[in-house]
Amino acid sequence: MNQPFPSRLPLAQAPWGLLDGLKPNDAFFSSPATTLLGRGMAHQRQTPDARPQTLDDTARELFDTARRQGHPDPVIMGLIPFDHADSARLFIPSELLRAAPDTSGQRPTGAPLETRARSITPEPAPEHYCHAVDRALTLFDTTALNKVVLARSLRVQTQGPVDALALLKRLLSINPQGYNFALPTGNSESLVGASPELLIRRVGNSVIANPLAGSIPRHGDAGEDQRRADGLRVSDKDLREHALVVDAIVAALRPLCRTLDIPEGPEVIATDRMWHLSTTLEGELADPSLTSLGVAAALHPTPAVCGAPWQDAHQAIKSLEGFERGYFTGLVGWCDEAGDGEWAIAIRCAELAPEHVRVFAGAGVVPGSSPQGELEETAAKMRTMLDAMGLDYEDDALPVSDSSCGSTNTTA
Ligand SMILES: C=C(O[C@@H]1C=C(C(=O)O)C=C[C@H]1O)C(=O)O
Repeated sequence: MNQPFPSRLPLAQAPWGLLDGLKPNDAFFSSPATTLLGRGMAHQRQTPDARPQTLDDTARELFDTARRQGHPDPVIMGLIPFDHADSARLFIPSELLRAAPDTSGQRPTGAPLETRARSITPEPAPEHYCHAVDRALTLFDTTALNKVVLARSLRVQTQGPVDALALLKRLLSINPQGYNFALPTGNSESLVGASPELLIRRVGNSVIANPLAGSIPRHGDAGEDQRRADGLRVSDKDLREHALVVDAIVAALRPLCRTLDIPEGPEVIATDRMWHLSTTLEGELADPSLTSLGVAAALHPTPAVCGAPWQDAHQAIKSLEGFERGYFTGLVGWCDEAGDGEWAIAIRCAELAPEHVRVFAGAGVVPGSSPQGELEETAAKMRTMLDAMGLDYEDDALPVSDSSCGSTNTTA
């Protein structure tokens, strides 16, 4: 699963050793297989939309331009939005440093941050989120919809900017096995996160996808924590939710692959705050010229972040969610000229701006979901970023009179 990439670039000694050189406009991406620090931007493109053809054309044009201008080993890094109609940001760093996976078992030390918040505003309000889940539940009876992922966010007005470097170090120390990233999004803003989910890794002909879906928050008491993991493993609702995602990814990958290994059932994996059902799919590409970006674009967005069927879910998100996701639930990653690369799902992340940060989380709604359950799940998912920033905030325990949470379905 964590097969390292063949090294074409200078290797630093430890993955997090690269972090010390991080500057405001640099791009950082680390996975269990590689760590990249892109310094400066030699070439960048803000695409008109994020359709597969647009991404492919832009990548080709970027590589051509970089080569023509004498770049010795161009690698694209970038951010792809959730919505195909929105703009992606692809760039080739002037200089790229790469570190091999850490084999020492050591963790980087990341001191706790003490972010000071002037205000924390949920967008949408928790009770509106619960109403949206209620309304999604009614759509299962009246439309073709089988699953929809509904998200919410917290807008935190901060006293001064959050230090992206300190935050990344903290995330790496909490989440050394995940996909940690900090990528500039323009206007002195960045997207920083610690995603547990790999959409696709391509190394030569081999591709690996690791969808997650079906989740439960972890618990401070070890016995209860284990009971939750054991419950998730056999939860009919979560297994159905997971199967929908695996089936969609298999359907999209099969035509692209010569072989595809599909495990019989999911495993349970842990992050700092969540248990997730997880499946690792491994295949061999039929067409070796298909790049990691091309495969990612063919799969995105999966029902892990959108729903099923795709069109009904997309429409439900647009009408129920009430905010623009931007890069949240999009993709972050990289692709080199040989087509190798990795694209992780942009979740467990925050937008960092000079005076505010915005934290996001979503949860899959399927028949059998409850508004309160999804509210708690999204609150627990947001804790990864809130904890890392040192922000104390809970909004998952609403007084019953203030919310639709805990109530049965209302009409749409
Ligand atoms: C949308 C998020 O997570 C996604 C939804 C999951 C679920 O509903 O079980 C699990 C992992 C992710 O695919 C998020 O973390 O914000």
